[in-house]
Amino acid sequence: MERFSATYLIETPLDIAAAAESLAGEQSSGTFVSVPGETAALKERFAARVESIREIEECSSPSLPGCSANANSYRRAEVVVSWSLENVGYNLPTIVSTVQGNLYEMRQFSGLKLVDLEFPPTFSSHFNGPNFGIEGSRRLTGIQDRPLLGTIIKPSVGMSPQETAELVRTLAEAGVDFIKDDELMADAPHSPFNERVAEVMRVINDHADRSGKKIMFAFNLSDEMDRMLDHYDTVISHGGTCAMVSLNSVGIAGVKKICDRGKLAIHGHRNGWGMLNRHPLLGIDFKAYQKLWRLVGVDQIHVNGLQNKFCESDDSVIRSIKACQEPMFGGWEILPVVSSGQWGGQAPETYRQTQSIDLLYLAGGGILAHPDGPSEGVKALQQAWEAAVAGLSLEEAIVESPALLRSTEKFSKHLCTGLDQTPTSQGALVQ
Ligand SMILES: O=C(O)[C@H](O)COP(=O)(O)O
Ligand SMILES: [Mg+2]
Repeated sequence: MERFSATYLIETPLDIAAAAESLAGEQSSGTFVSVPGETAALKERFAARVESIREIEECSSPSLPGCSANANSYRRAEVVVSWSLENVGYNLPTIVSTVQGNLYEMRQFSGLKLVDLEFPPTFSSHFNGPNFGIEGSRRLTGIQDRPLLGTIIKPSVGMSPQETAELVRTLAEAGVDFIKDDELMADAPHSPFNERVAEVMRVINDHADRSGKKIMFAFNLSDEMDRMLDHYDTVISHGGTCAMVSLNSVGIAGVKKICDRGKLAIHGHRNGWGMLNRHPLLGIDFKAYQKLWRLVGVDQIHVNGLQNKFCESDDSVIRSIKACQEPMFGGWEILPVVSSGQWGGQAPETYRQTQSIDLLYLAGGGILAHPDGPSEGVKALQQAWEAAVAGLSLEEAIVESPALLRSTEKFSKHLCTGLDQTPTSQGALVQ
C-alpha cells in the first residue's frame, strides 16, 4: 500500500528517537498504554513509521510551555514520519488530523512544526489540483508577459455596493488587472453579496465591452456552505471569473466543495496565518501548507510580500513564492499572491530575488492612498514592474516614473524594513 509522509522540526528534552516513536504511535495505532487489540500484525500494517531522524542542535530552554520534563537541555531534530494510505484513504480532513492533529499537544515536545508533506502519485489522479492555477489565471485576465497587477477594495468595510462599483470604475479606467474584496467583507448588511456582485459586474462587463479587457474580481464567498454555493452561482450568472475564500475560516472540506465546481478561479486568502506560523517551533511551514491547498484545488494563494506590513521576513516570503511555483505531481502550479503593504517599491527586489513574473501582485493602500489618486497608484505599480523586469533598481526606476516617485515619498516611511536583521536564535532556524 502507498504511503504519505510528513517532515517535522521537533524539540524535546527526551531521547529523540523515543520522542519520535511516541509521535508515530499517538498518530496511528497507539495511545499512552498498549491496548489488547494492538497486535503485531495490526501494527505492521497500520502503525506510523519513523523513517529518518536528523539531529540539528541543542538549546538550554524550551521553546514552548507544557513540556513534561524540567531539563537542562533540549534537542532539535528533523524527523520524517510515514503512514500507510490504508489508514485514511483519500480523506483530506483526516489526513490533516493525522499529520497535524493531537501531536501538537504531546508533553514529549517543547517545540513541533510540520515543515513538509509528501503524497504518493495516486493523489494526482484522485484530486483535481488547481483548475486554473497560473496558466488559467493568465488566460482569464488576458495578461501573459508580466505579473498580474491588482488591488483590494478599501476601506475594507463600510462602502455600499454602489460606492464599491464606482471605485471599480476608476480602477478599471486606470488599467488594473485584478481587484478583490477584503477578507473582512463578504455578505454584510451594508453591502449584500448579490447586490455588490450585480453593481460591480455591470461596471466590469461594460468596461470589457468597450476595451476588450475583462478585469478579474475575486468576490469573497466565505460563509456557511449553502450560502457559499448560492453566491458562487451569483458570480457565474453575472459573468464573473473568480471568487475568494478565507482558507482557514472556511476549512478544507468547505473550500474543496467550492473548488470542485471548477468554473471560477479560486483566490485563497490565508488570514489567520500568523496563528499557524508566527512561532518558529510551532504550527506549519508554508511549504507544507500550500501543498494541502493545492490538493484542495485552490488556484491563487497569499504569501505576504517583501517589506510587508506584518512580521514575516523577506527570506520567508521568497521561499513561499518559490514553493508555489514548484510543480507538484509534475504540474499543479498555484499562483502566489504577493500582498501586504505593497506599493510597487518592492517590485525590483521581488523580481531580483525570484526572477519570476508568475505573480499576482496586489497593493491595497499602496494604490488607493497614492497622493495623486488611485489612477496614479495603478500607474506607479505598472511602471515599477516594467522597471523591475528591465533590471532597474528602485532608485533608477523613480527617475523614469514620477508616479512611482510620489509613491516612494509617501509609502516608504510607513514600512519597517529592519525585521530581517533581528531574528531570534530560534527564528534563524526556520524563518
Ligand atoms: O487582503 C489583503 O491582502 C490586505 O488587505 C492587503 O492590504 P494592503 O495592500 O493595504 O496592505
Ligand atoms: Mg485584507
